[in-house]
Amino acid sequence: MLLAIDCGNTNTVFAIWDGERFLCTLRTSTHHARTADAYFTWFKTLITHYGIEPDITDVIISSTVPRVVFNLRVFADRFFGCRPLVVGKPECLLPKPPRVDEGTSVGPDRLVNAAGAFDRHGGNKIVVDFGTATTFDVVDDDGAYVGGVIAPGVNLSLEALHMAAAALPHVDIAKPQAVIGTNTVACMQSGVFWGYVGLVKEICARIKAERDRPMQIIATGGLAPLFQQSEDLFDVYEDDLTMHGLTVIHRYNKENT
Ligand SMILES: Nc1ncnc2c1ncn2[C@@H]1O[C@H](COP(=O)(O)OP(=O)(O)O)[C@@H](O)[C@H]1O
Ligand SMILES: CC(C)(COP(=O)(O)O)[C@@H](O)C(=O)NCCC(=O)O
Ligand SMILES: [K+]
Repeated sequence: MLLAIDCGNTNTVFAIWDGERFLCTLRTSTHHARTADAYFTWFKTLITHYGIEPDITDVIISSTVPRVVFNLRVFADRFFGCRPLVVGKPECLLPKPPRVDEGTSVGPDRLVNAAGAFDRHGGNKIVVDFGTATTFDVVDDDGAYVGGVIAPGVNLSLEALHMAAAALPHVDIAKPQAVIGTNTVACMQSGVFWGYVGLVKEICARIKAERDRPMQIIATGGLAPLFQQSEDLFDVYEDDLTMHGLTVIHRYNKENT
């Protein structure tokens, strides 16, 4: 069985794949100082709680935080006796290499999203991933990642207002009732929510114009449903797209090494 680990700048998600379906998905906050033993204690407690006794033979990791990979490698080695595949490292093959500027390193989560989207839906896709940052990943007709857009994340934008302006409180994102806010919180939510609706529409329209072809838009990440329910921004929403991409890359490596 495969343990797929998607480590973002805010949260790290573990999912166990039995070859046909995910048996469970576990989420913890990302901390580079968390040790292999701490990961295992947490992992073991939760799988016991869910009554799962997985036989983990393989581990694949995508991490946007390079420092956490060391402890995750030790975790895989010590508790499952395996050397993990780490997306972005030379020994981890990709179904299609990215076509980007020489010497640039693409976020592994974006390569994984491209692989997952192409496997499920084919080429000419835009993946919008609502994480710490909001990324737009452009997938060519052959499945290659060909670039995209990085915008500040929804919560990061709200947090930036709070951090920089003395009178602005910490606010959680929500869809405001109206565009014109009549209190500070409503004004902030409106700026970020409707600003984001505009950002997503404009960036997707410009990507399509630049590519000069129709492209499906696939959304993923925790905050995607908030936007999906109110505006017709995306064609598809899939919360497990990154995890699916990890299984695709793992399978590709099994078949080609
Ligand atoms: N279901 C959700 N509802 C509200 N906020 C969420 C949800 N899921 C994630 N978030 C928030 O969205 C931001 C990005 O989280 P996440 O998608 O886990 O990012 P990353 O992949 O970069 O670690 C964080 O601020 C997190 O607290
Ligand atoms: C853009 C990101 C910070 C998004 O990370 P996340 O929000 O998922 O934590 C990450 O993909 C990254 O560090 N990228 C490297 C630069 C690039 O993709 O071009
Ligand atoms: K992201």
